[in-house]
Amino acid sequence: MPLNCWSLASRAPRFQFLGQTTDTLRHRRYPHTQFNPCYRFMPKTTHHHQSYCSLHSSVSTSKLGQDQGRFSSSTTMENGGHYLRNGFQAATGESYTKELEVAVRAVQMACSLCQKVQQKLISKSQDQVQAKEDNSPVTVADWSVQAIVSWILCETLGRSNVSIIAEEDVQSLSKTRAAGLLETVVQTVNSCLAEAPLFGFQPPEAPLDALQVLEAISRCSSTMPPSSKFWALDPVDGTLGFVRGDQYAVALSLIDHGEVVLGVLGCPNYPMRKEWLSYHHRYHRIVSRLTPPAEDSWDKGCVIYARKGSGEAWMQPLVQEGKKLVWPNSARRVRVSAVDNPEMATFCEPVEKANSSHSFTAGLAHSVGLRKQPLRVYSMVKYATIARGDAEVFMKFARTGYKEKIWDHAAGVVIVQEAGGVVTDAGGRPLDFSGGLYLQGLDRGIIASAGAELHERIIKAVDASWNSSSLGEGEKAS
Ligand SMILES: Nc1ncnc2c1ncn2[C@@H]1O[C@H](COP(=O)(O)O)[C@@H](OP(=O)(O)O)[C@H]1O
Ligand SMILES: [Mg+2]
Repeated sequence: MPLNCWSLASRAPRFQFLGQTTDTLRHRRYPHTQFNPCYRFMPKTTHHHQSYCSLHSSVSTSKLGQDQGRFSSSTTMENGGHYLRNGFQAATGESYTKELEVAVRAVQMACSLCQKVQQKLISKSQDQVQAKEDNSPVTVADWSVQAIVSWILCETLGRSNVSIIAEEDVQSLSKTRAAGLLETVVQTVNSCLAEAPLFGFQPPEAPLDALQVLEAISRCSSTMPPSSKFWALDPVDGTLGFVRGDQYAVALSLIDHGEVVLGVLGCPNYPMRKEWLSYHHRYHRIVSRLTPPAEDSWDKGCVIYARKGSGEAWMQPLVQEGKKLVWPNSARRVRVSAVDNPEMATFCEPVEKANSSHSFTAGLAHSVGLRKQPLRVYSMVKYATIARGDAEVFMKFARTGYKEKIWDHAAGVVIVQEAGGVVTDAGGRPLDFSGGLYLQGLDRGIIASAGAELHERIIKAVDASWNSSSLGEGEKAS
């Protein structure tokens, strides 16, 4: 069981921030800079010091690459001074600094792994695609990413501080008949970990064996009740998009006492031109090949991330093969679109009508005045689309009885919110991540919008049409 951070709190020194104005300026101009001489170590008594606990305790167990001086204990002490300010919003805006950086680096690494596996899947055979019990395809990438992220988080933040809920379990992978598959996963994990220094991590001293890989995967339980602070991981969200060579995402978030405090979304196939989102990915793969990527290329793929309360969402290009991730890796800020005229707005939704009712959203779009064709995109890339300002609305209305899992939304929600957007259920309430595996008390569907006005219109339209539609009665997705 993960160690409860509160118990560490009493042992940890507590720090207070001095010089808020300077910090605000620094943070605006150099948002990724971690060291700030304006911070002083002072006793303080707010409960947000729990973030410090994990920062501090992780230092001793850190296996980050030696070149990552920012993770040394002295700079971590400085980081510890960042988060204590007035109230929750300011506090979260300044804390989880180390967790965020580790998470972004881990997701970059996972994206690199996924790209290689997807390339193989598309160019070779389908034998790396297995059927899960619910028949959704699960691949070597799902298990490998889960193993990698689990291993990295535990090694860098300290195993006792890390609790993870993630999608994949090891049952099918541990079966004797899956020996070949397990071997492939172990190989994939080890060849990815061999590149750990490129991402700022130290590789394991020896390649992981099958048991260690299974252990890393199964450490991420989706059945055990999570601790008060835990990571939610969808190793490959939009598996269908992934196996089809289309959009998918690696989604990692940190949830603390029911609040999503960090969100990181790796979108390896996000195209440089938003119009290409609506084509099958094969099309822009061909085009990308014609224009070879430059250094720090934005041609395709990105990692988007945000920290709750910061009012900022950031995007990095994917690290090019064989290149080193130099933090903050040409990150730039993303903002939601300023378009509030429905006629000019684009809404996106799942590709699969089994996952969201296309007919219901078409009716909503009509009544709200959204005139453009829906942008149908696999996975949480839809949240990235809103955060980047490439679309204005995302709607999902799953069939009655479907329980939305937290890892399918957590990262995207905080990113859209910090990029200036709004995300609620169809009743206008914030999504509730406080209940473990599933979103709690979700009212009908999920709506994310670039602006409050557009959002309000859609919610009104749902209210007006819900009862008169067949959706209120039974099956929603049709
Ligand atoms: N019947 C259903 N209704 C709604 N969502 C579903 C669903 N079955 C699966 N999903 C979720 O929808 C996700 C894919 O989202 P999208 O349809 O937007 O591409 C899946 O993630 P995975 O692919 O990670 O399993 C899965 O969690
Ligand atoms: Mg998913």
